[in-house]
Amino acid sequence: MFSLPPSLLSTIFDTPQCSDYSDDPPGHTTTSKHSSLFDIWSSSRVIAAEHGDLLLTPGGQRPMTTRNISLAIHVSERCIPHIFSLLWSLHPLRVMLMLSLDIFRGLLPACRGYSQAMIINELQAVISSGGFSFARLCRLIATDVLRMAVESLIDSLANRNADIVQSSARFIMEYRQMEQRLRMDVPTLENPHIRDLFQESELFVRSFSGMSSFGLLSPLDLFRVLALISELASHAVMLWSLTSSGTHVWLLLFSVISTIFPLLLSPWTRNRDLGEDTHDVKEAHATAKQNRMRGLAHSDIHRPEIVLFGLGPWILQSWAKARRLTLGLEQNRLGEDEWPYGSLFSQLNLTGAIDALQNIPILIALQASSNSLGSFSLYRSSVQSFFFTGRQLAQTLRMGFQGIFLMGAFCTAMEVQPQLQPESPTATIKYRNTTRKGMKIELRNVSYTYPGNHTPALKDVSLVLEAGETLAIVGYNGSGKSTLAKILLRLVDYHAGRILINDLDLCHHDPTDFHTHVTAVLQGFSKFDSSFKENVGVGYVPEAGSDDAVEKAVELAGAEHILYSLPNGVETMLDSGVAGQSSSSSSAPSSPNLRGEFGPIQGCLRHQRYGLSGGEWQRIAISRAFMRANRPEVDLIVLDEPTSSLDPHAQNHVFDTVEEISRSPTTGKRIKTVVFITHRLSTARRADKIAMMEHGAMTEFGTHQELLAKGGSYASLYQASV
Ligand SMILES: Nc1ncnc2c1ncn2[C@@H]1O[C@H](COP(=O)(O)OP(=O)(O)OP(=O)(O)O)[C@@H](O)[C@H]1O
Repeated sequence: MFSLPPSLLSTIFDTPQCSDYSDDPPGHTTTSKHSSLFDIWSSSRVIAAEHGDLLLTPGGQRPMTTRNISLAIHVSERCIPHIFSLLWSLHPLRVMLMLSLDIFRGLLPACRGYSQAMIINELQAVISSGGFSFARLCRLIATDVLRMAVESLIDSLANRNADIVQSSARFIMEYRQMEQRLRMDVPTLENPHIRDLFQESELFVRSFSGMSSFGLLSPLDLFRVLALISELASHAVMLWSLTSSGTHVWLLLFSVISTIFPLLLSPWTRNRDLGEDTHDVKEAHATAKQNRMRGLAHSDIHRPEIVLFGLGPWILQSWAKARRLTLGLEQNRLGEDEWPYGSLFSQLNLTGAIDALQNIPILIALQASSNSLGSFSLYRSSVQSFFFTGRQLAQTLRMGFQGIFLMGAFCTAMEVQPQLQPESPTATIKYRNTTRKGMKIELRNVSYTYPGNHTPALKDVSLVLEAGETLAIVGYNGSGKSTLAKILLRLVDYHAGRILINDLDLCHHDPTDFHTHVTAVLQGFSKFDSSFKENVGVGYVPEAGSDDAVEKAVELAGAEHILYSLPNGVETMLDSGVAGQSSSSSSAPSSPNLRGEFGPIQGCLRHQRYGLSGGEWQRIAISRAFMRANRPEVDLIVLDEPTSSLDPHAQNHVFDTVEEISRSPTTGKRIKTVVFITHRLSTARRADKIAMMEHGAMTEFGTHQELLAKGGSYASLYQASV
């Protein structure tokens, strides 16, 4: 089997789950690496090029090469039973009915041709004999009308049934996709291959929305293949019965040759100088560029720079060039030295001309024989329908070929395990804390390098933080402070070393379980385009709907004045200032940071949205963390520069509250461990221990006094800051 290039393999395979874990790809556990669905799907995206292999962008068309056909067969073998058992489990009877009706409907065009031939025969008899049997003609017409009525009844029944099956299938596919996506953790989704996998899987799910006209074919559309096969078979039977006497076999042969003649010419109409591989590589490049440019054009995050540097025309031109190439609109320019007759042939409607030619022998045969006009008409329409259906079948199969890889992506995506999840339930330990004094944290030579980076963000970090202690992490920009916080929060993995939480290995904890025992304010906290209540309440979902709980958290963060200034209190809709963040806001531009401006349309209502300052948003993020900070099960509070945008009064208030929350209201003893990152060293001295970070390494560790006495980096940073 075709294998992935080493660089790609290393990106996928060289990220172990925990320091002592296997080297399976992140988030992807398989028993046999080389035959996994992930490998097959990945191989299908690789296009060999002169200067190294290229990867197709998600949704890119796989060329129909023998290698890809063989990969498609492998994918089908594994996925089709899985997908069909899923669909079958939804509505077994309806799926069965859909299948039967599709096959049955395939037989109808032949019946239609037969019925119409009977009417033509009757008319011919009337014209040639002069005797007019009105009753017989009426009977034939009534039969035809009845046939049409039955056909439309079956059509509407089949469409209704298909709609129900399609909607249920769409729901279950979207549900599975979203469920799996929500299971994924940060390191898994940081892997670009996993992101591409989910994007292709998403395309597969969208194919259930009846997107076949956009080139997305769902397994349900593949039922159409059966309908087309049954239609093809019925036309073949009709033709066989019409030509079985042997008298018209030469006519049939003539029709067959004349119909496939244009197809035989088609290789000449192609660009002969442009090799298939070169074309694929160019198309892959163009598709990637077109997607990149479209992304830029739709991006709200990059909008300021796009405007500032006047990138609009450049984006549009680059997109248009790539798009024209992928749509084949550049073909004429590319094919300047193309074989001239190809374009000549493509100018002629050969099929139409040869169709017309077919009438000549039919007329000759009709004159020379005693056959009826009806049977010739039936024969003629059957030949045309046979090839028309054949072409449709070929087209559907070609679309289905691309669909198979999207289906492969869906099945593979469903198998992805979040990277931080312990490998098996037996290897998972539940979070335990018998002391009720907070979380004890021990790091032993922890190192971590971000995917794609060469320099480690953390190098051999070792420290012990006793339960209930407060740690301040300080240091220069880019020294690894936030990375250390994210590792402690089990948001990113570590490659080497060990972390013990209450003396148990962190990598054996289920992250979901672990996260119920921590709360945090992250450096890049989220601003949601939703109500004030929702923005704060998500900090503790069970109480997210409680105004009291939200107001209490806001009070702890000292953010009451923000709440009081809002016209609709906790129900006021906030504007994150990032247009296009939510689905609703993508429909219309929002008005960032303008109090009282009308924001985007939501549903059919216009909500008045309020923008907030950076410091006000930071207070909301702190309130969110305080929603659960007081909960007895929460043992660790992590604050990554929580007060960077706050004035000194607000900053002191926040740290006083954290101190209050971390102590028992009855005994006053510490019951929660606190880790905070700060650039303001005046606040760092509040901590029991201080960790000084430099270039990913922890160079100093101790109390404020100890580090000052040492006279090292911390001391000089402290002197500089005060
Ligand atoms: N998502 C990421 N992908 C790749 N590299 C990253 C990522 N996040 C951080 N890094 C790199 O890791 C190193 C440490 O970053 P980190 O954010 O931990 O620094 P920091 O000490 O918190 O900096 P600051 O004080 O500016 O917030 C930096 O060199 C940075 O470039």
